Amino acid sequence: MSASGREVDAVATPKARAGRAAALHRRVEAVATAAAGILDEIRPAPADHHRQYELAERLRAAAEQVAPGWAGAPLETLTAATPPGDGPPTCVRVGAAAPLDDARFPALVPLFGSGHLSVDVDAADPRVAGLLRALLLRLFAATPAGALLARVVDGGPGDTFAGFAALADAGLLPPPATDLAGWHAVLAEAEQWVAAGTARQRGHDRTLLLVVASLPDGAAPADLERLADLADRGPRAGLHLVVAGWPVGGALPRATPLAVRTAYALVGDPPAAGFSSPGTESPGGLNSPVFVDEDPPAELVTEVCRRLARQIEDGSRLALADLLPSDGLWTVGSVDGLSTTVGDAAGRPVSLGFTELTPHWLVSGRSQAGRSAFLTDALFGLAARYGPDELALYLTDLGDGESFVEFLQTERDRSWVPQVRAAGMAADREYVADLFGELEAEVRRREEASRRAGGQRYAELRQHQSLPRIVCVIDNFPLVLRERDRLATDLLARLDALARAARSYGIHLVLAGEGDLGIGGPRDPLLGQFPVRVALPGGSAVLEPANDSAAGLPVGSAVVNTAGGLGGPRGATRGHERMIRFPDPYGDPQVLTELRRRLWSARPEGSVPPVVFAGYARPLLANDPRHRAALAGRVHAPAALLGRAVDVRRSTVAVPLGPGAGRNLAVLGRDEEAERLLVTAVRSAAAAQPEPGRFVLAPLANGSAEPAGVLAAELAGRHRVETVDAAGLRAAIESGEPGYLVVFGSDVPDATELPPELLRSLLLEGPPAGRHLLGWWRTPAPLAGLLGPDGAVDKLTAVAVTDVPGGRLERLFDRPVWWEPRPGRAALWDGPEEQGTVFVPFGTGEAA
Ligand SMILES: Nc1ncnc2c1ncn2[C@@H]1O[C@H](COP(=O)(O)OP(=O)(O)OP(=O)(O)O)[C@@H](O)[C@H]1O
Repeated sequence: MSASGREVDAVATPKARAGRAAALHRRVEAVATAAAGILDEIRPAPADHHRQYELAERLRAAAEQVAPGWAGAPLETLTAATPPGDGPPTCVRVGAAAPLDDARFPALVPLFGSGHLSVDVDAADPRVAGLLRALLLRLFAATPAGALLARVVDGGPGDTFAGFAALADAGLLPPPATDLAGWHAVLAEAEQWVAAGTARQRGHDRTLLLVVASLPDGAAPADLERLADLADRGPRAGLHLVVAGWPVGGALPRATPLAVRTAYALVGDPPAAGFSSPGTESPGGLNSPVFVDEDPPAELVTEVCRRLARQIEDGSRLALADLLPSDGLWTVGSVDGLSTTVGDAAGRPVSLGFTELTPHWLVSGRSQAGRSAFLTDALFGLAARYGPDELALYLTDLGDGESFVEFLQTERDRSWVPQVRAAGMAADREYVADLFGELEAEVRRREEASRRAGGQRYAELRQHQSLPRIVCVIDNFPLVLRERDRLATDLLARLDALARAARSYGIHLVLAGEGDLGIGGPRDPLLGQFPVRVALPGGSAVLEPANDSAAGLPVGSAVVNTAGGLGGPRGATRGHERMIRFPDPYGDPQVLTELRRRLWSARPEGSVPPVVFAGYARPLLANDPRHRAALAGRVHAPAALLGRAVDVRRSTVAVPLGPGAGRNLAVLGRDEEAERLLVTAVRSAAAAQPEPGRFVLAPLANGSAEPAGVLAAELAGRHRVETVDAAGLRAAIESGEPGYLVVFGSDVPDATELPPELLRSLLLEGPPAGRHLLGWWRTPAPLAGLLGPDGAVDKLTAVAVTDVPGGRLERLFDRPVWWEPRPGRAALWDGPEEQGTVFVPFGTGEAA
């Protein structure tokens, strides 16, 4: 059977259990009748031993039928792996009846569904203590986890059932009542149980077992009357008693009495049917000494209890559905804030949200601590409550790999969560910079709207404008600050300003990652902008140093603190802090898929899918919207397309090749990427050229003849293409004829023989006359020499750089330049702006 199948079994549905209870009743009656019939045959004791053996054998076989496994098998044959039955056992074994020394059969007493057991000696007698432990073990082990609850009264030392401690955590067997107050509490609880009526009336079908190992000092006769009354009314309501030390005032109603003698015990008549046949004059009871079960092995008790506790825990594991609203999708407004259930604390749902007072969250946990799980729960909770008019989501993760895929379109499933505007996976820091730019712009728009409306606050603005709250999640945020360089410093300063300004305009940030997320020491005012802290396992660093409430958390739990991580007295109830459990949303992928589809189906008309940036992927020229438009003849301004920016909108990075001065492209880099960039630039410029044009290809660098040849063949269908050497290039430049001059290796010795003035004037004056230079340089010096020391680069050409670091570009640009080369990325400087645009160059490949 599958693991999940077992779980279902362990915590069965109420209907299934009710069915079992009915079956239990029927079986009890049948068993009592059958047992009475068989026992009739051994009373009076037949003289002949042979018949005794035969009867013992028949009784053994009958016992196997009515009390199989845990209910009736000898303890030494049972292991922790012995499976439970399908409900509380109707009969349970108390020991072995031995009419002859070597003719034995299990001594069973009826219990669940019919009656109780009373023992005349209490658990101070070690044999009784052992018997009670054996009984409790059998009953719990025989019953599916959760279907049996027990309460224990142990007025002696109170440790009779110490070995069953694991059941306490699972809520199946609380610590014993050892004094008068505890005893009265147990009586009251049992009375309540009975008062609530039958299982059906109670709305659940669990069975309560009350075990009295010994009465506490001071137990009054009135208490015993209450117990007798419970015994009388209990079975109908699913309450059963095992009472040791019940000699008092006659029989316990509906109980099978067990009398302990020196060497053995005697089992009296069960309540519904006696062992003796009607009309006989026997003293009643089982006419055979019974050797009561001995103490079960401690390890067996521990293992069984742990198994039950585990099953209870599994059975009570939360599911994503528990966090979702029960009254349908998108029923609440976000004017005053956002709120969702993020988990449960002691069985109660815990909400967390975003308001002006609790605007931003920090979520910390070590790797594999369930950070994505927690965020996924919270985001789906929000997306189920607030529609796209109320909530917009930006999801970013700087860590490697795919993230947030549950929210996004995939190749197989084109649905998406309609609140998600954009997602960045394996995102670069530049993506975060651009994201901040988008949010800053939105804050400015909202500030402006507020000003225009006479200083209205966000909630007032919402009365006449659609201004959804925005939640922006950045996972693995510490990677933004890993290098403490200019970009990091800049981003941190912008974060500070953004966090302050955004809170009043319904824009909220969730920063997640490991450790303290790197955003400052305890007294850093920036931290004050993040009053909500969620500490997952290993995430204590987002709490105050003295707050150790997240120490030792297991996966699937978190400390949620809304007071900036502030602790409080140990053990005290902290209103601002809760320890929660949250579900594993990946536990049932089907549920996520269905939820996404439901949200997607409810999307407003005209919704567009989120814009997704995946840092590990290569965009393709053939898929680029601008290139496609050019191929379709819808673009009439030629431009060289290089790739897609590392930004939220996935802008196409293009160098316009119009008639303005300096509309040329210099690609700089030693790697193949640089050469490919030149080829892509030419290919896309050719596609955007409305009329047939002239392309002069000069493959001067070693190895460039081949890519130039491929390019020439490709362009030849539509354009005039010439492939030339250095002399041919010079001639082409001097001819003054319009067209694109494409130079592979503009810094090879051949090319450097070209007079610099010739190239310079081409760069400067060519574009207005329809002549553009698209060249590839491998080192910066020759290019810097050509462009001159006076910072004129902006007037002469756009520059795309691959593997040359910023430090080596200063001479070229005549100003400090920040660029850290990395695989699969390039940067473009086009115009006087200091910062280049980081982009992912187009890859080579087929269109999707
Ligand atoms: N509530 C939960 N109960 C049990 N298991 C969980 C729970 N939440 C997550 N898990 C499991 O823990 C593992 C880690 O979860 P998750 O991917 O969310 O961690 P993470 O912290 O985001 O990891 P990383 O950032 O290192 O990728 C997964 O296998 C997930 O199924």
